[in-house]
Amino acid sequence: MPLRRPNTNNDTKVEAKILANRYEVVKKLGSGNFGTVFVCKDRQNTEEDKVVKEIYVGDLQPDETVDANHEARLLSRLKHPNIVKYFDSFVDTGGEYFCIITEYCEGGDLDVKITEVKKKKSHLDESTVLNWFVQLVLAVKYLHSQRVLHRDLKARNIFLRKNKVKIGDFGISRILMSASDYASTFTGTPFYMSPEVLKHEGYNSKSDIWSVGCILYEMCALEHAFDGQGLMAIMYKIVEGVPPDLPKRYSKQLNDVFKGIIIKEPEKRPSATEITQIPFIAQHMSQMKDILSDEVHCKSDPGTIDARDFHRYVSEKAHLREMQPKKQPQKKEKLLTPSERMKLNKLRKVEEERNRLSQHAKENFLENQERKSEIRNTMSKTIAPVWVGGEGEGESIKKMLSRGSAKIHKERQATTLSEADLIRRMCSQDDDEDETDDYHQQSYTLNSRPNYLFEDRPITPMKNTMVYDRLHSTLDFEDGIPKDPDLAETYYSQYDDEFENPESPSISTPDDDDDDDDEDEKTIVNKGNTVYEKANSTTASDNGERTFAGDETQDLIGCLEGALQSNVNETVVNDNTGFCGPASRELKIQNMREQCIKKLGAVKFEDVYEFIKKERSKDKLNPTNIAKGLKKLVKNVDDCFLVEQLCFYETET
Ligand SMILES: Nc1ncnc2c1ncn2[C@@H]1O[C@H](COP(=O)(O)OP(=O)(O)OP(=O)(O)O)[C@@H](O)[C@H]1O
Repeated sequence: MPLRRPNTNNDTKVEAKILANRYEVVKKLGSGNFGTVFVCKDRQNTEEDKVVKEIYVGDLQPDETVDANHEARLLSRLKHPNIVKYFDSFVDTGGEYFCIITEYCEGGDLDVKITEVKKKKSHLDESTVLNWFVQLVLAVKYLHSQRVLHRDLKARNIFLRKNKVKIGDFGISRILMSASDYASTFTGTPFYMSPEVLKHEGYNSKSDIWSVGCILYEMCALEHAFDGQGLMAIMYKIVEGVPPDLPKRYSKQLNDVFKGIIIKEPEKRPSATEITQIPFIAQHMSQMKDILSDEVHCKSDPGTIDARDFHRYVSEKAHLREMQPKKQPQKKEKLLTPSERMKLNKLRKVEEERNRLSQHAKENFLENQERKSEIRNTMSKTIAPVWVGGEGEGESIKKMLSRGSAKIHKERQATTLSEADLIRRMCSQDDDEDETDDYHQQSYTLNSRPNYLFEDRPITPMKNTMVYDRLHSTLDFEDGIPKDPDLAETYYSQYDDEFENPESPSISTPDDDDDDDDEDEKTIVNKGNTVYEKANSTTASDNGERTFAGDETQDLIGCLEGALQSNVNETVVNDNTGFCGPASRELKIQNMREQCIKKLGAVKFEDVYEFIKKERSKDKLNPTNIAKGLKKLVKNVDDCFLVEQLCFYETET
């Protein structure tokens, strides 16, 4: 089913044309393996430009685009501030192109951004890396909670829009080819492919997480985590090599996060939810949330207009651990006008308040850590031998913890203000009630943490710690309502049911969108792409995910809040289809051979296969020799990728 390769000339000018009587094509953005992308104006909504991706389908039968259409409809229901919005898809009137209309990300893709930074011999600072990384993880967490696998996460598929990061390109193009055609026409490099994928052990949500780790490394080092001369060398590094460290300019904590993700065994790799629970990441998320809330607050309250510059400064420069006050270009204070002096005083007050809260949060965090490590010490002395058996002192501690956890979970459903008491109770290990059943219903996630990253995780989420702290340090009320705006918001949230605020983003599941499409929710699409068994039973509150469709900053705050509060881990999503499936080894080898022959022709395949086999049998693998040798045999060395994979698979499994 050959697809015509798009024209790759770089001219951005385009012939004026209107698609679907609605989308006016204005500028070409570029071409990829499967199609060409243009900016377009939407005649029905002229406010924001959109993007159209045209994929040539001229050689396909009309019914062969049905799956793509179906997939497009399912993907259009994914709504998350960190996922490129999907608006529309159709086959153009000439029947030549399948067109997908999405949001336009004016910041371009992450690959281009990284290349620019590298060219300038600059780097991305840690706070930027963390901001983008958190957004990426939130998007992946959401996808996995919706039982969607991306399968092609790479810097080129991550876009920047209004300083937010968005995952795009869900590979509809790939559906238009069968999974096997995709495998044989794969021309990319395996930079982001996980060891299990290279070993053909199947793709699951943890494979997406591996790619997220590779992207984190790339944002820091401005190069691929696993690189080398030739595909074979890269594959070896991925499967057998020791992952590199992040450059020294980044903190040890960030390096630990990277190392904790880039674990070869998928079952030991954390899920997206678990990444958001790493204390270092949770702390950053909590600060991101506060900064974004400040931004929103400043925008919506004209009374705070004087402090706006300060807030903007903080949001741009805020580092994870320290928020620095703005260094004003100083006029001597006595030369200031009265209004300038007033502004300065206001800024100072805001800054003092910030420092005070930040100090409190830190102290509370440390205190919490101490308590936590005390409990852990007791646990490590007593639980280990009996944790599984379920008897003795270990069991009682286990129950005690689970009761605390279950209580938090239950009572969290009550008012947010009473969380302070919950946290206190949790910490004081109140253990007079017997709630064994709760223990069984509520798995205690700490027990299943895969690695050292979680050693320091506080029992209570950061947000709660801070709320507790603030409640007890800034109890300043007016008419019974806390003066602190954030606390006031928490106070009001108790009455959400009574005073439904039409402005606030509604919590909905994708299913809410249109009821008459219920069937789609149950559909299993297994064309080697992304969507599997839509989780129609998983509601927003079940998995702590919200699906918003409003202001993006508000939405992001909602997602951060949801992730900070949620302790529900998503189950691993498996993709047992396509060429990564769990078929027998022999069948896989046979399939791969057939695909290689399809790609290279029988004679050339034999030459390439024999050459690679010979090189691999040598004592020391020399990737340069392999690359040179292959160049003599084929025009495009990348065409040999699958043969290299085949040889690798035959000997390594
Ligand atoms: N929504 C978007 N907003 C802004 N630019 C986009 C958007 N979608 C794609 N682009 C840009 O259009 C160009 C072509 O994208 P396309 O997805 O077709 O190819 P690619 O990602 O380079 O390769 P691949 O075929 O592997 O997906 C790229 O430069 C990409 O950054």
